[in-house]
Amino acid sequence: MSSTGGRVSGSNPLPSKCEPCSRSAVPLGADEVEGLLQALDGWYLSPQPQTLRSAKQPNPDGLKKSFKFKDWSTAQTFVNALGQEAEAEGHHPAIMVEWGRVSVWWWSHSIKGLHKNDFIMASRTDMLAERADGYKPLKPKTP
Ligand SMILES: C[C@H](O)[C@H](O)[C@H]1CNC2=NC(N)=NC(=O)C2=N1
Repeated sequence: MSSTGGRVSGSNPLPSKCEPCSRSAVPLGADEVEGLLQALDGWYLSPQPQTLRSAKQPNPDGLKKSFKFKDWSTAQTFVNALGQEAEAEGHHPAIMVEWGRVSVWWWSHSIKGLHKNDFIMASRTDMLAERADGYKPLKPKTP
């Protein structure tokens, strides 16, 4: 991708590409997670969907965001684009598709927690959505 990753604005702490993540990497701590969440728009920590939870493994919260689309077909096209980007990086989200809505969770299975790569991919997910046909961004809240 030619973009720089993260928000389009000036002080973006997120690089555009994932870093190598070994199984021995340590999940980000709560303070680091809070800091990186500030760099993202509309993403929040959320439990994994029930169907993905394992009785044998810890189930860390993921980074979650839902994206609205004008219909099923545009939602599906966005999911395909996201899937290709994920496969190219070797880092894969959980995705739920509904009519007009796609929900995305990022976390790092290998370290059973959150890694900087999850934040990088969350930011790239936003960029893909912004260019996707039929995407309906939420209107900014007015105070
Ligand atoms: C072997 C392969 O690269 C790993 O299993 C990758 C695949 N995709 C992945 N995706 C995510 N989100 N977390 C991982 O730990 C992960 N591991």
